[in-house]
Amino acid sequence: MTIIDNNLVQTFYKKRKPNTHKGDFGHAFLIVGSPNKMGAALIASKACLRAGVGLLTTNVPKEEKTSVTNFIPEAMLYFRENSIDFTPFNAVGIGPGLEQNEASQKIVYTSLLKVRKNLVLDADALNILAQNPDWFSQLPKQTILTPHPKEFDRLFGTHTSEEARRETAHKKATQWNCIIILKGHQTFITNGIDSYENTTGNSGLAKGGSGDALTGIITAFLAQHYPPIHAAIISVYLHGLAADITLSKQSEESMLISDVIENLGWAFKKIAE
Ligand SMILES: NC(=O)C1=CN([C@@H]2O[C@H](COP(=O)(O)OP(=O)(O)OC[C@H]3O[C@@H](n4cnc5c(N)ncnc54)[C@H](OP(=O)(O)O)[C@@H]3O)[C@@H](O)[C@H]2O)[C@@H](O)CC1
Ligand SMILES: Nc1ncnc2c1ncn2[C@@H]1O[C@H](COP(=O)(O)OP(=O)(O)O)[C@@H](O)[C@H]1O
Ligand SMILES: [Mg+2]
Repeated sequence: MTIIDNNLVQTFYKKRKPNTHKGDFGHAFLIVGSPNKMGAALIASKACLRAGVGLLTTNVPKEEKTSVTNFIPEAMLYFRENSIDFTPFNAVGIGPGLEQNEASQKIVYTSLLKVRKNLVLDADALNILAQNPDWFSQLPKQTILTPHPKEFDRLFGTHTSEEARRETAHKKATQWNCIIILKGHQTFITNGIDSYENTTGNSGLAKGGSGDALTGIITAFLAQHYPPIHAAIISVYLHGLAADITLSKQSEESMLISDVIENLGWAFKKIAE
């Protein structure tokens, strides 16, 4: 097991060069949000942009467009009703706040077939996968799954300890050629060959929306052409580090994921030192 710390992340972090343009940093696509869960869409989108992506398009229900344009003018929109052409996108993140209705099921299945690389599945996309276990064989290689323990058990059966979940994660990552990020205190990451344990983060992250932000961050790093395992490691590390930095002005109780997203900049500065 490898510990995720500053030294590890610095071995592959790519500092932005001066002579670059937005095309160098990729185009991310997030399929997120539903009428009652637009917060998840906004959090994931904001975090994605703060993690350095060149362009972001957010897929939301048409009637929710003003919440995105008002809160995040940097994001472009793609309405849920339209069939999706994935060709412009370098990375796709699906699930935060999506709901599990029939339309969402169709979107997840179509994405598995059409997105051939750089895919992240979280939240309702994982719950939908859990209801359709035969879809595992359709996962694009190195798809990143980001379950918390309850989502993990929906996917792979009930476990009674974290250790048992980690063992299953290792096996399933090998079986399906995917990357599993088992979230929690000391998040565990495995690609079925190597395993990693995170050292950043605090209980201020134990609040709705923290995982939605992580999904946006991972999608941003995939779009920036990081290999999926590096995207997983650096995202989990920075997300936790930004939360630790937030403790200088907030407590674990008062911290909001919006504060953490604002502090991603300080976290980047720390790894660039
Ligand atoms: N502002 C918005 O729009 C927001 C929208 N959101 C969106 O809502 C959707 C539903 O997502 P969700 O994760 O809240 O629901 P669900 O899968 O039932 O899991 C919850 C249960 O899992 C457990 N659990 C979790 N972590 C654990 C741990 N570390 N260790 C152990 N157990 C743990 C815990 O279970 P308990 O212990 O209570 O039995 C907890 O009650 C999803 O689309 C998401 O994106 C949210 O992000 C909130 C902000
Ligand atoms: N006590 C904790 N210490 C460190 N990180 C935590 C802690 N509690 C939660 N987190 C992190 O917060 C995130 C929670 O994700 P998730 O449960 O999916 O939230 P949500 O779905 O509400 O956005 C994960 O990245 C997890 O590792
Ligand atoms: Mg979640």
